[in-house]
Amino acid sequence: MSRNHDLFARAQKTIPGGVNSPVRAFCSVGGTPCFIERALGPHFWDADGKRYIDYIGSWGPMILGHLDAQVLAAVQTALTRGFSFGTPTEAEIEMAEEICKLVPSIEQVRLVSSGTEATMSALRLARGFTGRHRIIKFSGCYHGHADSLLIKAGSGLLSFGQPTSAGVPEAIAQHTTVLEYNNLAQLSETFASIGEEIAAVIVEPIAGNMNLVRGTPEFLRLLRELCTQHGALLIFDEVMSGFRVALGGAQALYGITPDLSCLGKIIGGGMPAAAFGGRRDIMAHLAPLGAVYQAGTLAGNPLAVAAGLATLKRLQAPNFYDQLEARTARLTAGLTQAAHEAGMTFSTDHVGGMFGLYFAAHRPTSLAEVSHSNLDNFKPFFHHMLAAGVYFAPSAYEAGFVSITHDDTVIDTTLAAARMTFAAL
Ligand SMILES: Cc1ncc(COP(=O)(O)O)c(CN[C@@H](CN)CCC(=O)O)c1O
Repeated sequence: MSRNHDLFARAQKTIPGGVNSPVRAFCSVGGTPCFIERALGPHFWDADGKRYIDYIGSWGPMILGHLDAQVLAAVQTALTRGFSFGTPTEAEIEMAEEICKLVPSIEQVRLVSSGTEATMSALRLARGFTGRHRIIKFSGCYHGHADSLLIKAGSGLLSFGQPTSAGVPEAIAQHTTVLEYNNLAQLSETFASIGEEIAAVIVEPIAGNMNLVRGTPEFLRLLRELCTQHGALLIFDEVMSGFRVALGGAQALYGITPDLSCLGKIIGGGMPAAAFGGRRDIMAHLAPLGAVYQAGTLAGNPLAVAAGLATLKRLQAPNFYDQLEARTARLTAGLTQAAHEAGMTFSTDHVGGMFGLYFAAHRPTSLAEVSHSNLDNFKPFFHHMLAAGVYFAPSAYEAGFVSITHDDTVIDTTLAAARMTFAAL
């Protein structure tokens, strides 16, 4: 029996489902999850010593590939000074200055330890700033697991077919309105009827938790206009798209300025760090300045900040995103060609270093369209590729991620495996 299998059996004795985050359990694709022991560049190795080309990259953070030398050195240096102080540090100022420089809509920023904390805090801030309770989110978007947001959410909830979590009191859920992503008419109607009640709209401008689904420019522009018109705040959840699709995130690509933005994943370089920030007049309502409380023992942790800062510096290298996009384009074009040569109905999309794979003729524009794709093909596709040493996200409702270390050889190895897989499906 494999060590993965033994470890999974052992893990389930003391950890619910054997995992510390549900999507890792392979529930929607079946089989035994891989217990990864080490990683380097575009690869990681499981407990049985099998090497995989990694296309989840820790669900986004590992844009430089695993164990980037400069990020490692930065963390090692920080480590010699201590793990955590619970006091302000100069490095946190440098991190805040870098984020404000790279994302101009962020005039002030607060560091936290996870994307969930970032979005939860941004919502509380929006409610405190506006004095309103209602929030708007979109079906298929996932913003972490704060109660107000676990309603018709994406990512793991979709993988389990439970888009709304148990345990969320109706008293809280009643303040969340869920609309269809990219549905302009529904959005206009909703604002026309309850616009003055809305504290904030939170949206993934490029969604990555129902597979990759782009917000249309018209949708995001209408969101901006309606929020401004009705005094609601526009929150861009760029935990995944931030620094992933472009140096300035999706807001730079679309030229749309949100009132608040949430960041995570890449800004921690693989360590626990996330952030929320935006207009100075809004951030002034945060404790200790204002009445909206938010806090965190390890917020701005020196090791996480060292990893994040070193990562952000590397992303500013000339042509970084051109190179990253070229790698992702080579992958998605090659997968599409391999699928079509095998007579499969298949399409892809990519933005910067994130991509979507769909067993459908065309790219989806909503959760409903993703759900109507041929999800039955995904499971055998996933397992054939896994057996061939290619690790895609274990769910048809997740985006994939390419790092700068996924060079032509790595991509072409992936495509060779894909040709055999599509022929076998
Ligand atoms: C747009 C967006 N916003 C917020 C979050 C929550 O971030 P975390 O609390 O997991 O750090 C996420 C987390 N993404 C998932 C991947 N689909 C994390 C993986 C997991 O849940 O294990 C996100 O994608």
